[in-house]
Amino acid sequence: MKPKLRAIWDAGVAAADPAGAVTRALPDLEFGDPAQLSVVAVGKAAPRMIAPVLEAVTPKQALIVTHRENVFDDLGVPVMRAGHPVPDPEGEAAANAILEMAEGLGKDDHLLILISGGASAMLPAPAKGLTLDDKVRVTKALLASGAPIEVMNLVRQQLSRIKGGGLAIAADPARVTALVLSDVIGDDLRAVASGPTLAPLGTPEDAVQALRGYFCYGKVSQEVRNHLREAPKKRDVPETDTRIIGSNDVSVATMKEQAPEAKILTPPLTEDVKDAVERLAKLPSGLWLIGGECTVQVKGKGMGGRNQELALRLAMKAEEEGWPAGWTYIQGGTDGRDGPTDAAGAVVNGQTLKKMRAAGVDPAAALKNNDSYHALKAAGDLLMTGATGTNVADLGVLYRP
Ligand SMILES: O=C(O)[C@H](O)CO
Repeated sequence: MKPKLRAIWDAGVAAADPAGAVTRALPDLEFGDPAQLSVVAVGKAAPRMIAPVLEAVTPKQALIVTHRENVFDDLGVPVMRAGHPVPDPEGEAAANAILEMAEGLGKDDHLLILISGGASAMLPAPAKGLTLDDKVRVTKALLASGAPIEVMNLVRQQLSRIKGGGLAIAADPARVTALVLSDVIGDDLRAVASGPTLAPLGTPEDAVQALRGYFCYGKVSQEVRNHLREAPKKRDVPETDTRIIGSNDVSVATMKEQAPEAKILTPPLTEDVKDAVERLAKLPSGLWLIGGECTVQVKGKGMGGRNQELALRLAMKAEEEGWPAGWTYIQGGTDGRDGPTDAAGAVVNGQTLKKMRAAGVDPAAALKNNDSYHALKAAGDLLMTGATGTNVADLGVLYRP
C-alpha cells in the first residue's frame, strides 16, 4: 500500500507546484500590450511563479520579492530579498518599491501580481505615523500568541499601506490581476499574504478586539493603539481580478482524481494532533484523502513536526484499537519540511511500532518528549521529499481495510 499512497500524495504536491499552477492559469489570462504590463511576484514561491510568465511575455517591468533563503535561478529581473516571519528593513524597501511601481501606473497599464504565502511578513509598509519597529512588535506579539493567520492578517492589514487592498488602491486606475497560490486553509483570499488586492478582513475596531482577544494589546506600541483608534472604518478598494490557482483544496481534489475511489475528509484537519487522531480513528474502512494543517502543543525537548507527531499518534491508536493488518497512513507537509526537521512527515503502518521497538525506541516515551522524528527515523518510516518549493499546508492519505 505504501507506494500507492505515496503516488497519491505526490500528485497532491505536484498540483501545488508554483510554476505548474501559473502555467495552467496562463491560457485564461489577457496580458494586454506587453509595453503596458508590469509583473510583480511576492512570497515564498515568487521566483517559481514568475518564471512561466517571463517565458510567455516580456513585460515593461518586473520585480521579485522573496525570502533570502529561497533558492532561485537568475531570471533576468530584479530580485529583492525580505525577512520572514519577522519583517525587516529589506522587506520595507521591497514594499516601498512595489508601491512606487503601482503608483506610477496609468489607466492603460496592467499590473499582474503573483502572490504566495509568506508575503505578509516580507512586505511591511507601515501606515502613516507608524514605523517598522511598531510592525515588528505587533508581529512578534501575534506570533507568540498563537493567533491564527486570519487574525494576524486582520490586524496587520489595518497597520499597512499595502495589505488589505492597499496595493490595488496604489495601482488605481490601472487594471490589476492577481494569481494566488493559497497557503490558508479555507482559501479566504483576503487572508493570503494579507490580501494586497482585496478589501480587508475587518475594521480597525476588529483589529483592537483581536489584539485584546490574544492578549497582545498591551504589548503593541502606543502609536499602534492611536492609529487603530483614528484609522478610517472603511477602505474603498477598487475591483481587481483576483484568482486562486493552487491551494490545499485544489491539491486534495487532484489526489481524488488520482484515486477516484477515495473519500475526502471534511472538514480538513486543523485541530490539535491529539483531537485529529480521534477523528481519523472514527473513520470507516476505505481510502481517505486528508487536507489541512494541525497544531501540536510542544512540551518535550525532542524533535519533530505536526505531521510526524500525527502519524506516530495514529500508529499508536491503531495498535491500541487492534486495526486489521494492511492499514497505511502517509502524512506530510507539502513544503517538504515538517517543523524544524529535514523530513516532510511519515508513512506508517502496522510494522512501524514493531520496528521502532526493535531499534530500542519506546514510542510512548518518544511522543511524551515530542520526539517523533527520531522514533520514526529509527523505524525507517520518515517521509523524505526534500524542499518542494511550494507550500499549501499539509496532505495525508489513510487506508483502512
Ligand atoms: O503571508 C501570509 O500572510 C501567510 O503565509 C498566509 O498567506
